[in-house]
Amino acid sequence: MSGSSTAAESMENTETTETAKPADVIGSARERIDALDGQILDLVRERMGVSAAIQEARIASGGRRVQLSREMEILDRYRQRLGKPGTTLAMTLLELCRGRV
Ligand SMILES: C=C(O[C@@H]1C=C(C(=O)O)C=C[C@H]1O)C(=O)O
Repeated sequence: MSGSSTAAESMENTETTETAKPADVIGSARERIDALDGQILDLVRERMGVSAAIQEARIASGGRRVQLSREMEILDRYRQRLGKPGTTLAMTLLELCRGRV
């Protein structure tokens, strides 16, 4: 083999050495998804704690656990950002935070 290579050969070499393999792309993207899911789950648990504090304060002062007008605002926010599945996600979050109505 000679020491020099054509432009086409060096392009090929660059591609084989620098293009990530699909399995590597998927592996590192899944690591990122796992990290994001960890943060989302921590945030959901934090939300549950904050929501519980509000509900307890309201019940202790003679109010009700659930306030539908506030829940409507939250459902609307999620629907605006995520469309119809956003409403489903918000309903699940609300159920986690205040139980079933
Ligand atoms: C936390 C509250 O109490 C309940 C729980 C809510 C929530 O988790 O976001 C919203 C409305 C209420 O049904 C609140 O009124 O803000």
